Amino acid sequence: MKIEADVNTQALNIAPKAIGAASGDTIVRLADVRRAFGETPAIDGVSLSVERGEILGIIGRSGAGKSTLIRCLNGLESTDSGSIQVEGMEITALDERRLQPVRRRIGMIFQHFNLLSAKTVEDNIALPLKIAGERREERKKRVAELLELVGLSDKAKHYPAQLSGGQKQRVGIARALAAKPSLLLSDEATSALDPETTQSILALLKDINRQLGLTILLITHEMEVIKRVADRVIVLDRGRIVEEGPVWQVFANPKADTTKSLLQVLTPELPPVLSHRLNPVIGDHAVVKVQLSGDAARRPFLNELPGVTLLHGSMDTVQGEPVGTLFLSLPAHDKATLQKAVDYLTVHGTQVEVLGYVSGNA
Ligand SMILES: Nc1ncnc2c1ncn2[C@@H]1O[C@H](COP(=O)(O)OP(=O)(O)OP(=O)(O)O)[C@@H](O)[C@H]1O
Repeated sequence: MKIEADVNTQALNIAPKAIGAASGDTIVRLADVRRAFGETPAIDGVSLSVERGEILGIIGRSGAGKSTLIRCLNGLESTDSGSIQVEGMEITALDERRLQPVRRRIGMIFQHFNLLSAKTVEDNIALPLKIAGERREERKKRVAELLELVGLSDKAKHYPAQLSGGQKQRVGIARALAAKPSLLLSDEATSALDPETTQSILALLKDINRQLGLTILLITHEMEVIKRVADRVIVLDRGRIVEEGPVWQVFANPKADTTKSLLQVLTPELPPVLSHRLNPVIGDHAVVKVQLSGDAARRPFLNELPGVTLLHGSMDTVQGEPVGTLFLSLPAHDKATLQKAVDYLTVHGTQVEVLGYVSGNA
């Protein structure tokens, strides 16, 4: 479902004045944060920043330290050392009372929605406003705006049990935005949803980011989620950052083993029917894996390779940039011609790997 882009950004007034003296446009800054549980370092020297208006994705396998990082960020977990600043305010030394206003600046959405089952949709959304002491009329007005934003105006009087998973998450998003946060933390918010619903929730998050300029920190274990919405990605492994960068660049050229392995589900592989036939000894054809992205993927190149056959592969668009992996067959009886083709591909900015050779037709 496409989310309509007709949000009244003035009325919603997301991200008003900050609580501290934020440095530049950095909403969150972590410097060398450490947190261990016994001998286990859950967070092992993490430094990162979240810039205003961006969608930063943090990805890692189970146990990488994602939940601990989120809990440290909103003060639910203490740190052993390091600094955490939210809108310029150091939060690691704050007591519970002084953490409250900081937490109000951070809206959260969860995998299992965390809605109150005995309250209606509108009462769930109004709850943070009630806690903040907003007047009834103000609450009503804002809840109506938020319901419209998430496309649930007709469900105001429904109870969570009467909603689908995607609708529940929309309520979760509306509630998270109620107190006008400067940062939305999304903790595996689509992990319990089917692929289609996941897409609609991610589209909603992207729309909210674009239209309201809301900063989003998105925790996930799925590269697909990162691909769809994030501007920048940080890969976490055993409490450490092993890779970070603009999403399309990390997709085009992953360096860390963890990133490569997380990307595997999205990367085409040579079908077994072909890989079983590969021989290390030179044969009639070389089977070549070509990874290309950005400008290299925009130029015509197949026509420059005599006798080339496209065997398998796919091209995708990540953040508007072409990124893909192709498997080609190149004539190999003449070693010099093959080398010339490989050199040509390399010079044209693709990553080329000769996987092996086949006899007869590939
Ligand atoms: N309260 C705790 N007591 C002991 N160990 C903990 C505690 N919380 C986390 N850990 C350990 O810290 C490490 C990081 O855990 P964390 O839950 O932050 O990872 P995660 O990336 O969120 O994993 P998942 O995706 O499975 O939720 C793990 O080794 C975990 O066992």
